[in-house]
Amino acid sequence: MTPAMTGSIAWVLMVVGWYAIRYPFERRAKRRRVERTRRGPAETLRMAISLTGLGILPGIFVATGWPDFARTDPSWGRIAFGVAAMALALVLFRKTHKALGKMWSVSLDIREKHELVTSGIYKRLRHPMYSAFWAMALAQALLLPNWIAGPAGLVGFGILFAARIGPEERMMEETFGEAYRAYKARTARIIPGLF
Ligand SMILES: C[S@@+](CC[C@H](N)C(=O)[O-])C[C@H]1O[C@@H](n2cnc3c(N)ncnc32)[C@H](O)[C@@H]1O
Repeated sequence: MTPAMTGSIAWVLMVVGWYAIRYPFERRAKRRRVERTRRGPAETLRMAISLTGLGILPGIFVATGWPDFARTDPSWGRIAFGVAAMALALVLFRKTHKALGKMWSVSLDIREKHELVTSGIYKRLRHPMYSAFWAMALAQALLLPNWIAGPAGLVGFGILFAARIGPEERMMEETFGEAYRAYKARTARIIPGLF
């Protein structure tokens, strides 16, 4: 098997793993009433852009080979780094879902009896699920042998991240007040001690 083929297969496994982790939380979340939300046209657009970069474009490439002119020939070393980033992404993704539990939401919602989670993976980082998405987007860039479909995840998720983090933190501050401000002061966003 070539590195290019291995990379594409690993990407498919990453998407399957990602959905398997998320599915039970998605089902459970439907049963809890949303009390406050920041959903709207801007959030829908952000999510569509991210889905295009992380799912639609790479999915089309893996299924059809398009865009053919942008194909690359990755080394085994690059694929190995991609698999390491993929493993990190899935471990982080699982930990964040477990920690958020009933408070999980795909978008910006405050559910009934919503509590602020500040322990476990949320102790030093306030957006560890977004750290997982960055690792996933990096894995995609390394694994997919295509210079459009590969980096599309970094661009798509980067746009969602940059545009969502402000509204999300404002929503959390409006809901949890001083407790969130204190939490924000002692945590980093996505990389412990750095950013
Ligand atoms: C897609 S999740 C992303 C969570 C977080 N930004 C992260 O990267 O880990 C968004 C939802 O998580 C909830 N949320 C975010 N941080 C939280 C926290 N520390 N405690 C409880 N709920 C949180 C918000 O209500 C929001 O609807």
